[in-house]
Formats: sequence, C-alpha cells, structure tokens
Amino acid sequence: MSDTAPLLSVRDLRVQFNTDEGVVRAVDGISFDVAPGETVCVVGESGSGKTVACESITKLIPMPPGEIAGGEVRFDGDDLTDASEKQLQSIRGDRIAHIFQDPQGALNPVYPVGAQIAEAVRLHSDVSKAAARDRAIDLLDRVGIPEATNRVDDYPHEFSGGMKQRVVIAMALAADPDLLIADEPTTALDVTIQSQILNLLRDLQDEFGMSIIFVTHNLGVVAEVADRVVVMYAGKVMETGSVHDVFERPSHPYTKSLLECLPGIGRSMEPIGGSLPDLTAPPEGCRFHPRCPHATADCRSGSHPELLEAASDHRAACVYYGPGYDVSAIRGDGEAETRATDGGRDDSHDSHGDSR
Ligand SMILES: Nc1ncnc2c1ncn2[C@@H]1O[C@H](COP(=O)(O)OP(=O)(O)OP(=O)(O)O)[C@@H](O)[C@H]1O
Repeated sequence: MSDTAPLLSVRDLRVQFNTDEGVVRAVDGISFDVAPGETVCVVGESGSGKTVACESITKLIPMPPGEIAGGEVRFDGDDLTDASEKQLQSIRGDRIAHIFQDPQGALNPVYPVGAQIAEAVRLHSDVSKAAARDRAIDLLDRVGIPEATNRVDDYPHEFSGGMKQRVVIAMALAADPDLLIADEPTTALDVTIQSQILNLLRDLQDEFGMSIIFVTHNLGVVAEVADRVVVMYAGKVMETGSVHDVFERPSHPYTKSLLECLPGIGRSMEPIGGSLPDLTAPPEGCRFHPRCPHATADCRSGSHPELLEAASDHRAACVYYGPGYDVSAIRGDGEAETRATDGGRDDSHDSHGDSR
C-alpha cells in the first residue's frame, strides 16, 4: 500500500439486494484503498460484484432493492455511507466522476455534445456560457476529437462508438474530478479503439493527476492500466496487490485460474470450469472451493477465509496463504500439502499446470 493517505478507503463494505428469491449479498465485506493519482483495477468474472461495489461508493445503486448493509467508505476523510443525497450529488458532480460501458446512455440524444459538456462545466465552476463552451471545445480536443471546434455542435448520433466514449470522458473531466470510476468503458468497443481509449485515460491521468478505479473482467486491460489490482469473486476480495506482484506471483487459485485464461500469459486458455455460486446461499467455507482445483477439506467448511498479508502489500484470502505460501504447492486431493517454507516459487511442482 502507498505511504500517502488514501484518497478512497473502503472498509468491510457490504451491499445486498432484497429480492423475491432471497437476499443477494452482492458485496460481502470488501476492503481496499485508492491512493491519490493511482489506478486500481477491480477485476473478476461477470457477477462477482465489481459494479455494485463501485456504484455503492457514491450510492448509485438502486436503493431499494439495494442497501448498504454495513461498512465504511471514506473519501478524502469523509464517510460517504453517512452522507445525505444532497452531499452525494455534489460529490458525484464535483469530485467523483463515473463513466460506464455504454456511452450512449450517458449522453442526451437531443442536445449537441458541446452543450452537454458546457453544462457540466457550468455545474462545477462559475463561468460564463461562452467560457464554458470554450472549455468544452478544449476538452473535446484534449480527448482526441479531431477538429473539435467544428464538432462541438454535433449531436451524439453523429459520433462513432469510440468517439462517443471520448465525449463522455470529456464530460467526466469537465468537473476536474479527484477520482474517476470507469466501469468497463472499453468493453463495447472494438480492440483497436479499446487500446486508444486506454492510452487516452493513461495520458489524461498524467495530465489531470486523478485517481482511477477501472472495472474490468479483462486481465489484459489490467496489465495495461493498473498500478494495483483488486480481484473479486462472489462478493469477496480474493486477492489484492500491485499489478506486478499479482501477475508475477498470483497467490489465490482464483487469480491463477483467471491468468491462465489470458492470451499470451495463460497456459491453458480454457475458461474456469463451473460458475459463480448463488449469492442468496453461497457455499460454506471458501466461496471459490466448488471450482478450485486445489480445494481440500479445510476449504469446504467454516467461513470464507480472511484476506491475509503474507508478502508486503500483497494479500490473498486462501486458507493456505501465509508466509512462504506457494499456490502451486497445494494438492487438490482432499489433503493439504504442507506449505512451502522458503517463500520461493517452484514451477516444476506446479500441480495446477500439470493437471491440465
Ligand atoms: N438491482 C439488483 N437486484 C438484484 N440483484 C442485483 C442487482 N444488481 C446487481 N445484482 C446482483 O449482484 C451481483 C453482482 O453484480 P455486479 O453487476 O456487481 O457484477 P459484476 O462483477 O459487475 O458483473 P459484470 O461484469 O457482468 O458487470 C450479481 O449476482 C447481480 O445479479
């Protein structure tokens, strides 16, 4: 973790939905920090709770049926779980911006894009209409809209998908936010455009100095943009650490399985077998145990393992994680092999890789 005080600190956050089928514990006691200027990627399969976690920060989830059932979200020292709707609206407007997968949804089809960006500028700063329009042109230019002066009066439908997402990013930047929460902002775009948008976000972060939470199910994207990674599964954080540590020494079998599906890094390239548990009745023990190739009796009972820090700033929620732990030293035959004690990885004994 960074030495700087975190800009955002999420502690034991629990978010649930009260549905006819039961209580869906979508986010179940997660904790993570985001330092100023840092990019944290929240990654995990579809349904793991990434969006609910990130939308709960400024209470964007529908409440009801959703409710924050516990925990704390501190932003720049203030507890947002206690904030009134008015305070949250002001924070969403001024300090925490969200961008989503579908840029169309964020733009009003009946107004020119420049007018929408200028309105966002005027919501956050006391400037004239003319100055706000100039700022809108600047922002369009900054996010890479060619000939911004000529495009400022165009309507959203006159832009391609990638260009629309750039316009949405310009709107988000109109407030000069401290934190940008980007939820799968490139998923709907083709691969070339995806990589342009990722590069753009990186450049903008250097220029504007904001923190970014980037939600994705794609570890390839994580490798491109993240400083730190939060790996989520079934409402829990399974592993967190620097992008380097998590990619070089994945310490939770779930992370390891995700990495093995990644082109260029993974060996198996097969999707992880099985599916996420029913969040109204999650399994006892580790939530991943029904799909874990290393699961033992210890994993199938009791409560979900705590996140433990065995290496500096690298934590994992696995019953076998601890000093010197090596994920590859655990057998999946019902008996846990003793933990490695030297802290080193020995891929020649990688039971996971050999078993495929
Ligand atoms: N309004 C809702 N009512 C009931 N359940 C919900 C609601 N919104 C989300 N959920 C449930 O919460 C869980 C987490 O959903 P969430 O959208 O956060 O997952 P995700 O990891 O972001 O998935 P994706 O990558 O597909 O967006 C899922 O089981 C989902 O069905």
